[in-house]
Amino acid sequence: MIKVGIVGGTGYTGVELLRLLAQHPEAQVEVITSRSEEGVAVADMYPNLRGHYDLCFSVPDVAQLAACDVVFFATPHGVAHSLAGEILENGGRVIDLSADFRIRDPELWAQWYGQDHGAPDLLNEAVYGLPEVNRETIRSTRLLAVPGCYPTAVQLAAIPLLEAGLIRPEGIIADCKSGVSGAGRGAKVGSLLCETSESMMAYSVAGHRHLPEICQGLSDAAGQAVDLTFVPHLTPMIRGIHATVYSELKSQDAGDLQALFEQRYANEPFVDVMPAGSHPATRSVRGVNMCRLSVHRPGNGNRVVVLSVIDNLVKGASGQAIQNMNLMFDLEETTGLNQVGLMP
Ligand SMILES: NC(=O)C1=CN([C@@H]2O[C@H](COP(=O)(O)OP(=O)(O)OC[C@H]3O[C@@H](n4cnc5c(N)ncnc54)[C@H](OP(=O)(O)O)[C@@H]3O)[C@@H](O)[C@H]2O)C=CC1
Ligand SMILES: CC(=O)N[C@@H](CCC(=O)OP(=O)(O)O)C(=O)O
Repeated sequence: MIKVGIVGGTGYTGVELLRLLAQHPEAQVEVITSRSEEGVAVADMYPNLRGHYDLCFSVPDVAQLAACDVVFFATPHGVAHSLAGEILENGGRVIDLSADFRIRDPELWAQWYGQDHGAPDLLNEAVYGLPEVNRETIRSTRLLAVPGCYPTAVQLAAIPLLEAGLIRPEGIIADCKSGVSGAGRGAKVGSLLCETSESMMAYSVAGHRHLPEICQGLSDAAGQAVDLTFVPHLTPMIRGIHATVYSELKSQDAGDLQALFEQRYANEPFVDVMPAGSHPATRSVRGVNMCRLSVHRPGNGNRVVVLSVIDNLVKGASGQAIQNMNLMFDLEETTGLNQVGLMP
């Protein structure tokens, strides 16, 4: 059994880790932290976990965490910077759901996150955990950065086209919608029912912190700098990301894009390329570690439109984190992640 510690167990990604790990046959949660809920039983706070956990929240203690085989950080940015080093020094492995180790350039990170990078010396060994791109390096790392939710949906949509060199690297547009759980569990006026229901709004159009992360991944796939316009929207749903990614073909002679996507993801257990003409719905991925995609070539055929849906808390966070854990511990990649989506 893999002994698991979770820092930040009361947030939405933390409780999603608990839900998924409750049915993982090779992992056992030993430590779960919260500073504000110290001593409270996990199952009292989250009744969906009754009968699955006999654990209480405790304040983060490095010695306790370092005794685990792997520690997940489901915390705001900056927390893993301060604790990951000590856990690694004590022989543990770290899977960080925050953005602390996603961006390779510490100065770029500081520019977008408004604070100095707290652990630049660890960046060399951090691996970006998008298994569809980095599977082999993920297997051997001890410090894993789980991609962000928007970055997962957008990169999986655009990477096949960029790798094949079929689209222009400039002028790519990612028009994205997120459910409100993406904003976390902390109380904020903008997350209130009266603010979010029966309404939809764009935000951070001038620049969202996921922009440099997405550009880093897309530029790697293209082998050259990519220019992206990324516009996120808040939508009246709880879970889900819907990304519509527009790009321009270099030539009308682009071949069969449906076949390109099907071949690129043929061996990927968590990417489902839907039949030509499909429109994937966020509902179809609720609660599951899956990205559903469809590729379209509307109008005069110069433009490609890729639709991509994920559950922000699963393939966009905790499910992808467990997928990475499976790879890091030489388990079957799909272990504990075979849930079927909810309908309706
Ligand atoms: N929500 C989403 O859809 C996604 C979120 N993420 C990322 O995952 C991380 C967690 O997100 P989410 O679950 O939404 O966040 P929440 O705000 O819902 O939860 C944050 C958790 O971190 C703990 N925490 C806060 N500050 C500290 C600290 N200084 N030291 C230790 N623990 C702390 C909190 O507990 P306490 O204060 O009691 O200790 C709480 O359990 C974030 O970095 C987020 O960006 C990534 C992808 C998707
Ligand atoms: C709806 C909403 O507020 N979404 C968050 C993104 C989700 C998140 O927490 O970001 P990471 O994936 O980087 O961890 C935002 O726009 O900041």
